[in-house]
Amino acid sequence: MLRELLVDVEVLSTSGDLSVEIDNLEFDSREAKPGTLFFAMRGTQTDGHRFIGAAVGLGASAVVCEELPEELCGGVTYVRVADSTVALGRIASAFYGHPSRNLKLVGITGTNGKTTTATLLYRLFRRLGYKVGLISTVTYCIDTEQRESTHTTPDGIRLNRMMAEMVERGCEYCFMEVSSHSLVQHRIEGLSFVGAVFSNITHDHLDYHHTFAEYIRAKKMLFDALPEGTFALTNADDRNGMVMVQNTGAEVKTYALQAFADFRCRIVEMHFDGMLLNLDGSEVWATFLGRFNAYNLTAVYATALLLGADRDEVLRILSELTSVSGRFEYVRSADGVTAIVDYAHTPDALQNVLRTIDEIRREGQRIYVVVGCGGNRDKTKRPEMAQIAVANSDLAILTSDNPRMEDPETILEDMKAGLDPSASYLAVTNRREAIRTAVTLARPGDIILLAGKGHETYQDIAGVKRHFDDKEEVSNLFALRTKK
Ligand SMILES: CC(=O)N[C@H]1[C@@H](OP(=O)(O)OP(=O)(O)OC[C@H]2O[C@@H](n3ccc(=O)[nH]c3=O)[C@H](O)[C@@H]2O)O[C@H](CO)[C@@H](O)[C@@H]1O[C@H](C)C(=O)N[C@@H](C)C(=O)N[C@H](CCC(=O)O)C(=O)O
Ligand SMILES: Nc1ncnc2c1ncn2[C@@H]1O[C@H](COP(=O)(O)OP(=O)(O)OP(=O)(O)O)[C@@H](O)[C@H]1O
Ligand SMILES: N[C@H](CCC[C@H](N)C(=O)O)C(=O)O
Ligand SMILES: [Mg+2]
Repeated sequence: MLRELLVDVEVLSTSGDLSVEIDNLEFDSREAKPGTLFFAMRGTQTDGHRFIGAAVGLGASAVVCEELPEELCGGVTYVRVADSTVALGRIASAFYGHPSRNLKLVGITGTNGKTTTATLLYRLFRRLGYKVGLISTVTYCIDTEQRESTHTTPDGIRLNRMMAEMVERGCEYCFMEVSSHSLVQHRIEGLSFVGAVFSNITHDHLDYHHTFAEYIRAKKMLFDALPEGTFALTNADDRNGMVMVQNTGAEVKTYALQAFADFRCRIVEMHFDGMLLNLDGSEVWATFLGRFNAYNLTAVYATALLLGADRDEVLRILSELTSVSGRFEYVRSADGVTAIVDYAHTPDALQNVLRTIDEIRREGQRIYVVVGCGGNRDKTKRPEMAQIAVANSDLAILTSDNPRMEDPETILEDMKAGLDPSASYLAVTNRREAIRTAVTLARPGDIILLAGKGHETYQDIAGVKRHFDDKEEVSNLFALRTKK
């Protein structure tokens, strides 16, 4: 009954029968039907309040809104609230029986490293013998069942629905990425976390958040909302690591490679096939590469210990974990060219990955990088990423990522604006051709970084998503290479 769903919601006014039965929640009017509670949400493209009539027309039984429509429809219940997005999170949580309270839910936020950290935690806890849920950019997992991921952090209705399924299937833990968009849009409102993790914050999404200060404020919302009895694990080496946790009610814990911290890591050695880490005095071989992955692994280790896992077991399993889809994944040609497929789509990530490749390459091995920038996303990343690509490789091939609704040539022009007139690089708009160019130029021993699309299996051009997979593209070209 609607009244029971409103217990945690600040209701400003109501009209109609609050004892109406609700068996479906929707924020898209097109999905409404009898028994639906429709949420009118103010979005970035339009205002859901314009579609209240449409939802009611399709039979919606009740409406949550910030402003009542001029004409109320008899037989429909209207609930006015200050913020529909906040109400949605709380109502969805109540509708699905507060599933997050029955899970040990950990949120992971930061510009880079969320998917890697969340996925490794999911795998680690499964190896420790638990049933686990995962909500990530790459996939959603309800124990072993995988669902297609559409958002890094989906809306409150789907989040609670999936968490209810996790509880039903006996999951004890859930690790989820918390994007800055989801924080501002209150997608995680009403969820109960046992802890949260901060990876780092660097340049991204300024199209949406406008300023870096606003972007920091968005990420910080996750920690501000944590109550006493939970943990807030932060990266003490990040310039904003302590800012994140300065107003939290949670117990603050830190991890670092440089600063003094509760959980400490040092890279002892790094090779092409892995690195030797020292985690709080214990040496652990990891199959991952790069300083950035040492941070991710330390965050995983620290989170596991904060959740009460056995340290020896955690260290043993850490050494057996392997790379996450599209994150520093290797493809090798029979004649000795290495391609690395990586999701680096921010300046910081690209810089880190190229530096790591530079550290592990042997003399004479050349680095080619194929990189583009997404359309309808932060434009200010473009010149920075082109500059980093050119400065840290032997040859940068600038290309398209997901142009979405933008002209690919305009995106390329924005990238080139970051380059010195004397810079040498290639620009090949078609990504398939760009990859082909790199593979044609590479000699045995050389390394090709395919950056930006990682696990993605599509390319979005003019709003149409066509199958495209960097790993598949390069594997096919490598196969032809060996036939020559
Ligand atoms: C910019 C953004 O974040 N948009 C999200 C937002 O939609 P919106 O605000 O644009 O919605 P809108 O189109 O203005 O519509 C407003 C309301 O009217 C409703 N409507 C609209 C039309 C109609 O006929 N009837 C109707 O009821 C809509 O359902 C909506 O409730 O709310 C929707 C529901 O939750 C999201 O699906 C949508 O994500 C879009 C697709 C998206 O691309 N989001 C990306 C940027 C995103 O969220 N990314 C982050 C990760 C970023 C990272 O890498 O860190 C993520 O968490 O995935
Ligand atoms: N801790 C880290 N610090 C900096 N860069 C990282 C870190 N971890 C991963 N990266 C780089 O960022 C890319 C994306 O990593 P990952 O998918 O784990 O991040 P994410 O935060 O989930 O990104 P998104 O916001 O797009 O979901 C990787 O492919 C790698 O290049
Ligand atoms: N979640 C990120 C992914 C970017 C990946 C890159 N391939 C692109 O399309 O820009 C975003 O939506 O900004
Ligand atoms: Mg992610």
